[in-house]
Formats: sequence, structure tokens, C-alpha cells
Amino acid sequence: MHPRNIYLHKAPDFQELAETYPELKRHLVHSTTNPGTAAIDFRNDESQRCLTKALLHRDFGLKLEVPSNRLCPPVPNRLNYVLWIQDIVQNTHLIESLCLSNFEKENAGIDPWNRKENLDQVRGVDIGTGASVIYPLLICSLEPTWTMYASEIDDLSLSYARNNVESNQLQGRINLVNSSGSFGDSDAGKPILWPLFLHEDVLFDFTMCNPPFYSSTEEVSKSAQGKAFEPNAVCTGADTEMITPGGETEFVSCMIKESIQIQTRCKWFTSMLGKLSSVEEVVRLLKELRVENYAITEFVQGQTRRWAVGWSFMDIRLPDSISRIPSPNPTIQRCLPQHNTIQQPVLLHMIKSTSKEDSQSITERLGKMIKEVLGAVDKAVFREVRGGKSVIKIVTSGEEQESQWQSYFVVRMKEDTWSRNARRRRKRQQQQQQLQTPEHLKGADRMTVDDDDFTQDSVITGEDGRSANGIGCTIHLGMKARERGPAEEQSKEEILIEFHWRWGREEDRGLFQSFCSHVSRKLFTTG
Ligand SMILES: C[S@@+](CC[C@H](N)C(=O)[O-])C[C@H]1O[C@@H](n2cnc3c(N)ncnc32)[C@H](O)[C@@H]1O
Repeated sequence: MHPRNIYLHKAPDFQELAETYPELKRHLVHSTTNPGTAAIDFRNDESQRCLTKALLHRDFGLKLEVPSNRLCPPVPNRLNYVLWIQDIVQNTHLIESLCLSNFEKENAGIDPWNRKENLDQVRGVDIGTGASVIYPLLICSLEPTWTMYASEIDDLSLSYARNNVESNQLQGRINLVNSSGSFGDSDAGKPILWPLFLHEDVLFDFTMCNPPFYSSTEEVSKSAQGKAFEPNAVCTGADTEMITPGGETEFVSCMIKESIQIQTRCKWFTSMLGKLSSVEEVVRLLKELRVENYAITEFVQGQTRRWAVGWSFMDIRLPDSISRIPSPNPTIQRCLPQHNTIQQPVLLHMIKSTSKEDSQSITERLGKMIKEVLGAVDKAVFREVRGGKSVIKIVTSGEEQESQWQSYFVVRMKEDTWSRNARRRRKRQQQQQQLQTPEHLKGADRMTVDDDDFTQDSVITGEDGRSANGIGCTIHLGMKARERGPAEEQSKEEILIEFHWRWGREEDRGLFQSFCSHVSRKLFTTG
């Protein structure tokens, strides 16, 4: 479950819940072995619906009505997806605002990130919102300024969706879009991403979708047989909710192809996937279409495992904690996007610490060292942000942890000026200049490759080490709880430098990686 999911640690106390939503009382199954406790019969669809209504009422202040012959959404599972979307949007805005505030004056008009949008006005799209409108309702409850467009093709679901929007007085924030006539094959009707085509002057922040998973009724029953030993929860989904030609892979593949027409008018496209094999197929298509900026996450609730994939045509780079699954199985491992986060643990001897220094003063000193290293990188623009306000999630040993960083640096650069290749390039340029310079003006002031104090060649993409749009990254310096190490170790904290690639094109990945190793090497060979 997502670390911010309110149901993560709380074992459900149905009796307590029923006190806040009395209608649930008649669905409680009282335990005979453990008096005073009660459960819910998940095989009873009425009980399940009542539980969903009770949770939405107590935890989100929402009202809901769903018909007995349509899906009843389990709240904790749907909340996982919403929280991942929140992470994506928050990170995207963080990167945009860093960019706007830091680099606005430089290259105004050229910087692709220099977009004057109101960052408070987030607009999302939910494809196939269902009778419950569950995602838009949760989003509106958690994020008071966001607005949603929610599409549906099924008349019954649409009419319930409308009532649910109205009973929560959210007509001003949730726009329902009738997408009937939208098929997987957009030649045959409206595209699946119909709300984005319909509102072509609107900039969207994200799309989300819980697609029909199956391709046929046979596949639905085969899947149900496979779950014979799982604890049963009744599924009230109608065919229209569960089945689509070609199944979820075809549905999401269509969205990917359609998204190519939308490009950066929507910052992130996402969809849930119910089968691991679909994740592989979808990632294969993304790579085939050269959509290199993508993210994968996993939602686990009890024994149910789902995945979500996101992709973008923007150069925003999400941190690994959002774009990759920690401790993946081999199949998922093959599908994951490359790392955008590089961690450099700091061993005390690397910075010649005195035993009297505490972690606080060591990080201060490291901060100064980083500043010096950055200051010496030719043509890099950087800024230090202090104040310990940035809380960044870090993933270690498969666990997500939040860490309060003391300070961080925002760095932007357009070309490699530090690697051996860069020095060779500079030398060549100097030689060419010398050839063109009259003999008597030639100086002895030449840099040779031998002067280079780097031991490895850096991998830099692009013939001249230059990037068309530049790259941006942040360097975080902070402490996190020590996971391992001798018990007698005095400090319970570990010092860590984390490099985050924040924006840039895939072809500039090498520039980021080379920059990180340059900074690390400089820090720990001169410190
Ligand atoms: C699995 S249900 C998800 C319902 C709801 N979002 C939820 O998570 O509980 C899939 C929904 O997509 C709708 N749907 C199927 N094809 C669609 C299309 N082309 N455009 C919009 N909605 C579609 C179905 O009618 C159904 O309500």
C-alpha cells in the first residue's frame, strides 16, 4: 500500500466504523470466539456496498450510491492510485516551480519549462469513471483546488455518476463526459481519450484509468477459477465494466497511440493494469513508440496486486520512489524504467571527520564542499535551497522512507564540461584555433589530456557533449535513520547525498550520470 494510505496501518474496526455510519450495523457479523469484535461478509454485495459508503462518509465526507449491478469500488485500493497521482502531480509541479523561480531570467523564451501556468489549477481526466465516480470524488475530497473530467460510455453508470457528483455538490469541479461511441479503434468512433480531444484548448495535468481488464466472458470466468482459493469478495461488475475487445492491453495501447497526438498538452498519461503480462506488453509498446519517459508502480491490497503505468512526452523526470517499484520480481524488473535517482552514502572517513563532529555539522560541512565542487563546474548554473522544508521520499531495501533534507541544490547545465571527452574536445578546439592563429601569437598555455585527473571516461551522449535543452537535477544532502550497522555505532543516522535527475531528454541521461560521478569523485578525492 502507498505509505500515505490511511488504511495502511489501521486494522479495520468495523464496529467503530458502524458508530459513525449506523446503516452498517446490520451488516456486522459478530464474532463468537472474540466477543466485542465484528467483521463484514465480503461475499455479500450489499454489505460490501455499505462498507464502501461508510468509509467514504467517515474518512472523506462523501456520499455515494451505486446500483447493485455495477462495480462497488474498494476504497483502500482506489486510494492507492489517487495517492500515486498526487505524487506525480506534486513532483511535476515542484520541478516546474524550481525551474521557473531559478532559471526564468536565463534564456527566457527558450527554456521549455518556462511555462506561465497557474500551478494551483490542476486538471485531471478519469477515463471510464463508472457509476461511483470514485477517483474524481476522492481527488476532490483530498485536493480542494483540482478539477476533473470524467468519461463514461455506459448510460446507467453515467446517470448514477451524475447523481453522485450532484449529491456531493461537485458539479463545478467534476465534468462528466459522455464518451459513448468511443472504441478501442479510434477509426471506428471517438477516441478513448475523448475528453482531451473534446477540450482541445485545455492543458491537462494527468489522465487516469481503471480499464475493463478482460477480453471475453471466458477470460472472466477463467480468472475467477484461478482465484478459487482466495478469500472471496463478490464482484458485481457488469460486462461493460469488465470486458473490452482485446482486453486491457488493447485498451491501454490505444490510449498510448492516441496520446501521441496530444503530446505535452497533458503532462502525464496513466492507467491501471490488472495483469502482469499486460505491463510487459504495454512497456514493449512504449519502447517501440520511443516513449522513453515512463513510470511503473504497484498497488497491493491483501492478496490483490495491480500495477499502474504512466508515460509523458515532457522532459520531467520523476524520482525512483515514484517511477519504479522497490524489490521487483524478475518480470517487473525487466519492465522498469531506468533510475533517475542516484544515492551516494557518505562514509565518515571519506570526509575526514573528527569524532567530535555530530551529523549536523558534518552535513553543514558537506554542503559547503558540494557548493565548492559545483562552483568549479564550468557553465553549470546552481542554487542552494536551505531551510529543511523539502521532504523527499527515498527508497532503501525495498522500504520507502521519508527524509527531511537539510538543504538541497538545484543545478542546471547544457553541456559536459568536466569529463575527459570534454577536455579532449576543448583541446581539439584550442588546436584548431591555434592553427588559425598567426605563428607569433601562439602561446604555450595548452591543456593536455595528461592533466586530466579523472580515471574513467565518462559516458556522454551526443557528439559534442551538448544537450539541446539542457538538463536539471537536484542534489539533496541529509540524514536518514540508519538501517544497519553495528549496534554500538553512536550515530543512529546515516549521511546521504542523493542526486535526482529532474528534467531532460532521454538522450541526455549520460550527461546526468556523468555529472553525478564527477561531483562524487571531486567530493571524496579532494575532501
Ligand atoms: C473497470 S470499470 C472502472 C470503474 C471505476 N473507475 C472504478 O475504478 O471503479 C471500467 C469502466 O470503463 C468504462 N468504459 C469502457 N470503455 C470505455 C471508453 N471507451 N470510454 C470511457 N469509458 C469506458 C466502463 O463502462 C466501466 O465503467
